[in-house]
Amino acid sequence: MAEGTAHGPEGGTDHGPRRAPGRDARVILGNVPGSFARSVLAERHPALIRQVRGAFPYGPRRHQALDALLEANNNGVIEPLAPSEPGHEQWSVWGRELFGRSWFDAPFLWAESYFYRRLLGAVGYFGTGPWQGVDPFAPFKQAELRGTAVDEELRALDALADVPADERATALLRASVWGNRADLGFRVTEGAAAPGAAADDLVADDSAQLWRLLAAKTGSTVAVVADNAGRELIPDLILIDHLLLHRHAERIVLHVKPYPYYVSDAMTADVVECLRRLVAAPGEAGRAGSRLWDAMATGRLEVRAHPFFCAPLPYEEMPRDLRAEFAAATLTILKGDLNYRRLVGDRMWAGTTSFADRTAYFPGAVAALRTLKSDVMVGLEQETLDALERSGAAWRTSGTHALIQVRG
Ligand SMILES: O=P(O)(O)OC[C@@]1(O)O[C@H](CO)[C@@H](O)[C@@H]1O
Repeated sequence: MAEGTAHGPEGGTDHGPRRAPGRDARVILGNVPGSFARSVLAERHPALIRQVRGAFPYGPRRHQALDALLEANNNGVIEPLAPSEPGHEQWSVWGRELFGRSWFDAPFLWAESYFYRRLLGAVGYFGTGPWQGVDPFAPFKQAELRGTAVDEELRALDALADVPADERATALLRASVWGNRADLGFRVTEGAAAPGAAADDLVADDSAQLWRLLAAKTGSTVAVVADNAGRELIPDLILIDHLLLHRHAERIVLHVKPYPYYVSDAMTADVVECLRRLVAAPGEAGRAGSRLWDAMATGRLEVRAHPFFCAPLPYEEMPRDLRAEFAAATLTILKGDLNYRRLVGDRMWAGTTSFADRTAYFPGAVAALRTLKSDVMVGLEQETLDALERSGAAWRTSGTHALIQVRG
């Protein structure tokens, strides 16, 4: 399937021009029949409401609020937050042109972000009652972190102990990339490729440039913008330990979400859970956990939770303080699909659009580590794109492919 034709590689119906070059590429909306974005709003969000409802013994008020959110999501229009709700003013600005429209007609990125904000409101996360601060996704995160798959992944680190440093570095970087496939939101609805079902394929691999940027420099700070907790954050932390241990960075700032988001996104509490899991593990994993614990104490590893990470905005609109932080970093590593969408813009870009051009606004060197779980794609070689399109597979959205893209 050639770029820009009406029928998508995932067998979608007539979408109009799917991808266009330059800044005019179409913003992804949820209203295109057969599109991935539409399936998230129409299937994944209702399934998520069902799962959260089933995971807690909520009382009638919470059930009513969840019913109302489900009805609004399926058939209603986007309503502003009540004036008493935290974030009311901010969301009034962000949603100014969208209130009164169907959720499906809003930009996909905006609609998803607002859905999570509304879900947290429905379960009383921001209220003053007993459910205040209770992460509605915690049961799923905990089940994953306690699972035997994590034990196996941690044990596998022992086998890396004696391999040459550069091989170990490659393996740890890859583990962090593929860790992004373990995304609980991605597995809410049936049909999503289960972790482990991937054709271990990197569609772009700028890892040599990444290691060059990370070549030992005194006093360097690396920013890591985390994505999911649990099975993604564990390999991210192991990679962070490697970077600190081998002085690829003097200091690392790990950016997490300030509140629960996109089902399994990491918050400070999730970092703590992962560190506890590591420290309690035998062998290499335990040693890495202890070093990371110490690094937190000495300030070599620092966790931040800036509100911008839960904003429905692209990184191009990041606030000045965050811009200054990223500008001061040797490299900013952005994990995951959502960060990628926010980095390059949530649009139907032509797949060969230059990654360097799309990220030229970013205040410093930037690397994206992501498995492909949405339609957004830039920076591919024409040959690679052609081969992927010819495959007829749902390569853009199924998590079977991944990338390491870097702009120095
Ligand atoms: O950022 P992550 O965790 O890699 O991916 C999040 C994600 O799977 O969730 C959305 C669907 O809910 C997708 O658009 C997006 O790709």
